[in-house]
Amino acid sequence: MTNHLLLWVVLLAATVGALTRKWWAPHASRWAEARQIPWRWWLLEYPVLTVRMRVTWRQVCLLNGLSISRRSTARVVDGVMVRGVALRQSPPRLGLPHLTRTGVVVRIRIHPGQTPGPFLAAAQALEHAWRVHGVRVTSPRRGEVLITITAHNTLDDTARDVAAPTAGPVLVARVGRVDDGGPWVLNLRRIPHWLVVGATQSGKSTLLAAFIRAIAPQPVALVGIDCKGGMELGLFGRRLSALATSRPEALRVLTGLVTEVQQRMTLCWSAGVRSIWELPEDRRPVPVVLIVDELAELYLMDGTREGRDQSEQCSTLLLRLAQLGAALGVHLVVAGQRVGSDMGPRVTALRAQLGGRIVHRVHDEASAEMALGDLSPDAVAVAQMITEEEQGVAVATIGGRWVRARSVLVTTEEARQVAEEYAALTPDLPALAAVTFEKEGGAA
Ligand SMILES: Nc1ncnc2c1ncn2[C@@H]1O[C@H](COP(=O)(O)OP(=O)(O)OP(=O)(O)O)[C@@H](O)[C@H]1O
Repeated sequence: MTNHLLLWVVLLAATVGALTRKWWAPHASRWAEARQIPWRWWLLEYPVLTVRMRVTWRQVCLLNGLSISRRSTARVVDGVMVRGVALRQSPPRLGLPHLTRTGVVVRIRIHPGQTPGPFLAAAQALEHAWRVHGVRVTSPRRGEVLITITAHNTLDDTARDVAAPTAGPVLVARVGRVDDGGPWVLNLRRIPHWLVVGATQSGKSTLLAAFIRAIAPQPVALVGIDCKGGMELGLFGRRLSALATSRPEALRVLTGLVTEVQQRMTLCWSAGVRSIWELPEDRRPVPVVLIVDELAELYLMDGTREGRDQSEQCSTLLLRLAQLGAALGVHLVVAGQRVGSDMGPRVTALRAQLGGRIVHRVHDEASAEMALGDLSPDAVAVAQMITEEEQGVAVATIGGRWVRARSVLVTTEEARQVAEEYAALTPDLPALAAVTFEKEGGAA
């Protein structure tokens, strides 16, 4: 009898559990995340911040034009419409701040007629009023503004993220950490091509190294173009299927890759599919990632006719790869100090094809505007605030929003180790057979 009762209780509990799973699953994951929150933060700093937010909210809204008057502020005086400032203004309702590992997230329901624009502009005022490291304003849902607060600078040290790379999902690479403490992941399956911009010594090559380090254990062909003599990508020589260290070599690599793309197109066409990912695994060609360190070297005009021809050919081939490559498993990660129309023909067309954007410290607004202006205009100002001390820190676009992130610092020794350890995984690309001799040199 007791056994039967026990069985019924267990069955009832399992049924109730299954039926209410939709309710408890998000809470469970929130609690799992909450366990990683340092006690000092949730016990001492969070309550203080919450009170400070409540106390200052009305005034911050008033000073930054975030409050509205519920009654009309226009009057007709002697037949003339006069508009004034209402004494009584109400700020939008501040939601309950939710704890995260590095700060809080708070939702705000904006008044009818308001847009997220003024909230974006007020981000810096909020940082000062609440005495926090960073405030990020986004609007994931209509009628709502989400304020993500980072209490302290979490990007001052990413060295402890240097764990041994593991073979995760293909074309998904963890390159560092974002400012809410989570991993910074470049997903080339979702965004096939990436543009990395930054002034000299801002951390572009380090980011490329972090990317290669993360993707090296995966079944992927890596091809490098490093016209600065192969100083950066040469360290990974043995893991690269080809490495071009000058513009004539780059031209051959690009021509080879376009041939590869054409062969893949024929393969897909004959199999009746639209992308290599629809092919059966045993017939699917290996994905290729072309990494270009310093785009400007490809476009450099040296005044000679030959130089101009090479530059034009490089730009045409790169653009072709960007246009056709995504479905055919050929991806681009292109780094440069700036990417503007003044560099040469088809540069802006290439930029439009590179959907993923990463901007390190830049010297001028124009450079940030070129890389982020068309996708995330509000991130342009944030990119310009990156200081010289913050090497490796960047603003990156991720899934329609932007984040501040920092790449893992990969040392020269580590780069060599990675190349050595995963050299056996380097696939041979027949279309690039003629340019593989450089990789021997790079590895030496
Ligand atoms: N994530 C990082 N964390 C700490 N330091 C970094 C990071 N990234 C880069 N640095 C430092 O910045 C220096 C310059 O980085 P890097 O060579 O990547 O810059 P770059 O933008 O490629 O410069 P250039 O255009 O002149 O080649 C590195 O030597 C390193 O000391």
